[in-house]
Amino acid sequence: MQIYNTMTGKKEEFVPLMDKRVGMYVCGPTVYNFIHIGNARSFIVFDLVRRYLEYKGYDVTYVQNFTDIDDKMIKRANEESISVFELGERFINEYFKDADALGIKRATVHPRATQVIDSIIEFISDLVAKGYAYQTDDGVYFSVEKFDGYGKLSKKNIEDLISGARVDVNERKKNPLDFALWKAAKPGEPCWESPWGKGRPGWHIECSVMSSKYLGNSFDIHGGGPDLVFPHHENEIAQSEARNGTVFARYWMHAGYLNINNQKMSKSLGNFFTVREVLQRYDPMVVRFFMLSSHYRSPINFSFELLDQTAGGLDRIKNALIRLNGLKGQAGDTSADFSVREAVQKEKDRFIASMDDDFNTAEAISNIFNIVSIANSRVDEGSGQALIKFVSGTICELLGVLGITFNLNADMLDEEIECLIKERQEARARKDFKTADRIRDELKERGIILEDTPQGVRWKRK
Ligand SMILES: Nc1ncnc2c1ncn2[C@@H]1O[C@H](COP(=O)(O)OP(=O)(O)OP(=O)(O)O)[C@@H](O)[C@H]1O
Ligand SMILES: [Zn+2]
Repeated sequence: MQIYNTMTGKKEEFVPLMDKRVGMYVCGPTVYNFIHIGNARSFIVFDLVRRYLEYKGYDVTYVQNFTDIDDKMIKRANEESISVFELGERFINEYFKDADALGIKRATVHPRATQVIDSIIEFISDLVAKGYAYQTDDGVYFSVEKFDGYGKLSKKNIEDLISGARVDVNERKKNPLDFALWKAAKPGEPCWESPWGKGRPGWHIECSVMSSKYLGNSFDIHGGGPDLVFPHHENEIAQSEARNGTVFARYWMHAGYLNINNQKMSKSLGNFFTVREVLQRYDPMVVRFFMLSSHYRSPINFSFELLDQTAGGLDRIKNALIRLNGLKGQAGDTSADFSVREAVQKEKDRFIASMDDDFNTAEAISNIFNIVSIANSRVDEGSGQALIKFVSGTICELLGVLGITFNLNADMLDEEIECLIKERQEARARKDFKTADRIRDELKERGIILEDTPQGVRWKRK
């Protein structure tokens, strides 16, 4: 299996440190707000990597942190007149609601920065003792020049970085590239006691500490969003390798950007949609399927039109499964069954080959659609029961690898229908006819006919 390693800039054969076990760390959200769908992309991507490794039989220890103390957290907590701890608790819960809906499995451990302060202090003390860090009156800094190989992940040249660096007037560091490991407390800020006085940890150190705490000093895969390569991951490497004297993460994986109008979706630009608002209009599985329809390293240009198209594609798969589940079939094998089974098996093998090639989900999804086409054209009441089961089982298995699941119960509950009708009425009221039509079509496909009458909308089953 090949994985593209940002460190080497090429695809490499994946060989974990321990046979059949994988240690994986992914940088998690700063919990001061709802996540937007750009943030969700990288969580979905790494959830996919984890699921596929598990499908291949690896026992994956997956660690994803919550950054629950930093400037943004403090600012937002002050604005809301609550403590950073309350704020963190609230948005960790909100994160889980979104992530669960999107089929992102819970990590083996979700450590929080504020829960590992003792380990952070110990780690920084080791760096100070080894001469890699120094104390000033505003905290403790990592001395970038002391670490050979700074810039090796981002391929940045240290001299260029120094000449381009800007120093905040409040910082007392020796070199403009040095970064804070510990920040001395300012009045009114949450803080902890430490050998360097009251303060709080810097952002980068959290991930070095939490990864080694749960995965050891050297582990297999480190993942994160595209903008984390520099400086965050570069700094994690410097801290960890300086302290531990061993290779930190062996494979570095970075997801691509989710753009909107060809510009990065981001909170500061204000061009974002939260997961919560998108899920009011779309099935979470449509959002997940959309994210996986492109290669994880390619940029995605988000639009609601593309989500609509994705919804149509997913419906095609769902309808094929509903039809297959409704077939009775023949008791024994029929003569045509063998070649159909062979064609489906070939697509399944291709799916696995696509996924083995640096998680090429775009290709893997086309393999699923090929199986759907085979099912639609070559599996019917004349097919053997075993074949019907094999075809629908294969589609479900491969969708499961991507974390896509559906409720195939064709009989919708009355409440579910009423709820969708209400959603359609709301869409019409705000003149969003596309959504209104999509809901009507979705209901129609599931056997529900809508009638607009002067008294309101009536519905009946076909
Ligand atoms: N448009 C995007 N596409 C893919 N990943 C993203 C995108 N925006 C943010 N991320 C990832 O989400 C995580 C959290 O990012 P962050 O909180 O900085 O979001 P942001 O919207 O970029 O915020 P800001 O604009 O305030 O920097 C990071 O790992 C980042 O790489
Ligand atoms: Zn990190």
